[in-house]
Amino acid sequence: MHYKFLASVSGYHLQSGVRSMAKSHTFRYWAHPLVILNSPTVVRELFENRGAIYSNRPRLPMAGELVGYNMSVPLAAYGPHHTESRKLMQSSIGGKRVDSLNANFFDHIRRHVASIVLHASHGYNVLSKRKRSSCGFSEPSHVRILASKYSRNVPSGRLSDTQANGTAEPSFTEALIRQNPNPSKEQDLVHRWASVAFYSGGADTTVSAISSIFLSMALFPDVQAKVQAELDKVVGTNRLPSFADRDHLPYLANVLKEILRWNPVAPLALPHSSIQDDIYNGYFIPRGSLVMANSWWLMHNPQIYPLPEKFDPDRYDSGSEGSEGSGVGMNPDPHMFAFGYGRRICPGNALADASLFITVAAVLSIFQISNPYDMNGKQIKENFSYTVRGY
Ligand code: HEM
Repeated sequence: MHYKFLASVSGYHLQSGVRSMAKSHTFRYWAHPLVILNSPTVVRELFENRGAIYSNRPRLPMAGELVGYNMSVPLAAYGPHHTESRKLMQSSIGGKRVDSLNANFFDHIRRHVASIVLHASHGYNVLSKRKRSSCGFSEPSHVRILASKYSRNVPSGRLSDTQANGTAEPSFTEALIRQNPNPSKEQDLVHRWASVAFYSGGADTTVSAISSIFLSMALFPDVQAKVQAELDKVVGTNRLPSFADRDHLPYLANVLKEILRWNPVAPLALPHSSIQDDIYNGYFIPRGSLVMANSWWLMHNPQIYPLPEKFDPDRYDSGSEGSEGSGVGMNPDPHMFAFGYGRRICPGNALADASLFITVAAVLSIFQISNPYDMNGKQIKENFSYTVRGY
């Protein structure tokens, strides 16, 4: 029996799926063949329908073995440790919503995100415990070191003390200790790494998306004005928006979708790897291949999102006639691509969505974000700026 072999990366054509990668020479002898998926149908068939084969992660010696994150949820090999850690995370944050908005969030996007993530994972309140001026805590490196030290040493350490005192705030880790105060060695490992996953998975990704919000609002003042008009109508001007307003802000929902699509946080998601030889559509995909979904292309393919470079939140209101061969309708909700795929799909997507919603709703209720460049491209201010809106 003859199978087609996949060609080197240089041989593939961005616009179609695996099939178009069959070109000159094979990489049968490569240690880790690289397969890039450019079609929603192929992504679904491999990562969802054949999820038992394509849900492993490749070995990443720097992040995994040297930095020590090989047991963390994003990097863990597909197997019981990974599955148990995800189950724990999902049961805790599947429908979780960020329920408070810290009024100081604009001090620093990183500090804001760290405060959301560390509060949800460990009940740690970043903003109330340190003053920026006194210890420079808002510096990303400080947040990062704290997060890594804190989340790896808890559950067993400090949180148990605060629990014993009755002062621990409710959090993912606090619930784990309460429900299972004497875990086995294996359970303890799962608990620790699931706790770490909040920060390792949630920090930079959410920071990146919030930075894109600032960028897009500064670049597209018409969109900003439309969101603000909707907020003023629904929320009024005497209070901050809350999650109760969310369903009444459809234009803002579209803006958030467009941010995820237009400037994707993870253009190639994270690499999946296969645990056995497979044949797909006549192509032989050897065990151990790195299989990556080209999420950037899936969200910039003009057959799926017409005029893909245009920041156009209204596109999600326009009908959804299936485009030929793409396997999805026109302008589908980009959540289906932005948060990854199949058994490795982002378990923090509900928390991320909630964080983005409350941040952008609050920022735009109070502030006007402006571009440092004028219409002629001349720099008129040092940086993006936000000024309090006049009503
Ligand atoms: C805008 C924000 C976010 C985006 C765009 C995002 C996107 C992604 C993507 C593309 C993946 C890879 C999925 C795959 O391999 O197919 C991923 C994995 C992951 N994300 Fe997120 N994420 C965000 C926020 C978060 C948050 C807030 C958390 C935690 C609370 C989180 C935790 C994780 C974890 C633990 C994984 C690894 C899952 C696994 O390997 O099984 N993410 N995310």
